Amino acid sequence: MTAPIHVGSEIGKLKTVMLKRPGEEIENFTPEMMPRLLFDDIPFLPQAQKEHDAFADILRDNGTEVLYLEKLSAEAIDAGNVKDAFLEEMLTESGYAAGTTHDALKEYLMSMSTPEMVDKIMSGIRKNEIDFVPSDLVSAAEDKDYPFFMDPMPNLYFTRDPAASIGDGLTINHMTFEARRRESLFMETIIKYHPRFANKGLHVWRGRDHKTRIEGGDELVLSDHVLAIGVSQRTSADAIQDVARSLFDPANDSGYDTIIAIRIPHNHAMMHLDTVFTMINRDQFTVHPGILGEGGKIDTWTLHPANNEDGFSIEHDQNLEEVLKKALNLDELDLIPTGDGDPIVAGREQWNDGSNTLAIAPGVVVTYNRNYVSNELLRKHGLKVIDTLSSELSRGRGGPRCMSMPLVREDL
Ligand SMILES: NC(=O)NCCC[C@H](N)C(=O)O
Repeated sequence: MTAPIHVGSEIGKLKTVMLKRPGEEIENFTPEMMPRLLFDDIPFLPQAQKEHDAFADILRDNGTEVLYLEKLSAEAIDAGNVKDAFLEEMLTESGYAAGTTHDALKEYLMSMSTPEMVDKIMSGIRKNEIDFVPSDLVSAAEDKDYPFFMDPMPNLYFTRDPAASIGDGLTINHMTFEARRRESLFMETIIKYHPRFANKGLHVWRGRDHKTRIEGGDELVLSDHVLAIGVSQRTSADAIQDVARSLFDPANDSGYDTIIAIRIPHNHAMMHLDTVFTMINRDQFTVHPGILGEGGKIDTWTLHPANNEDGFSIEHDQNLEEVLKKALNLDELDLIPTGDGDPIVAGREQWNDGSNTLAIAPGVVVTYNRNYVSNELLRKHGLKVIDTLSSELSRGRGGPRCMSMPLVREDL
């Protein structure tokens, strides 16, 4: 029987994937809250849901089983009988470890069915929906005019980031910004208690209790023994070293012996490696030209297991193409530039996730339809491109790879 998580590449036929259908959380906020919630606009929910359903249909039509984070979370909480414990942790991480507000929120949420409770936590809790006026100093002196007890989690539909499947296991991530930190508690709960995942021998290569930062958009599974991880706005080199120690530990038997750390610009438009670089076929990648310096240079560091104090050796390089060829044992490589090399188009289409492709089989990718220049170029390079609707979904600043967490891929 295949393990419930089995991902040995970025491109093997996608058998099972986890999505989150956008809910109220993607519009339950004001423009003032956008920077903190990591959105640059507020999507129109009914249209975003239509687009997301169309994306899920594409995956199903191509033979992928689609699971939903919100459903798995509620099922896991019930299966583990951990509604109380889950809620305590969620309230603590939302700033209410104890006290009268904690008690009021707990009573409100516990009165709901588990799916309703999960949905409500994801959507956010406004102050005016509970018959309770807090009397503590923080509420009176600091938070009086703030409309929420618990913030919405609009980034949940980017299921790629809070956790990442690698081999027969995953990392459950300590995320960079407060706005996303609580998200990975759902995945941790699913892995611990959902009958599909619990007690199935899955490896948690690195759990969410770590303090160094890593997000799934930076974690690319290039093969069954090679990873690429971005050193980015969201993932620190420290965390990459942690992952290396865990994966290279012979006792863990991960199969991974190579991690290529790639340093990319640290900004919101290019927050993760997968916003500028994705693998789409055995020897083909998309790359945003904006990350490459003069002569196509970019800093990479390749880590291998070693018998030294750190547990790994490090080799610095600046030629991504050569580094990839060596690690993947390839003679030739096709690095396809976002926007066909036109600086205006490349900038625009990268902003709209033109480099953020989801491979559903070798040479078959799902992309946003708005990135028509990059899509055409991919077709010219022999790829099968299935483009999906993107007017509203793209407003959250993530594309098809960001919106999907592969759980099972066929081996190549
Ligand atoms: N892997 C990805 O690049 N995910 C996109 C995440 C977008 C989200 N608004 C964020 O800033 O975290």
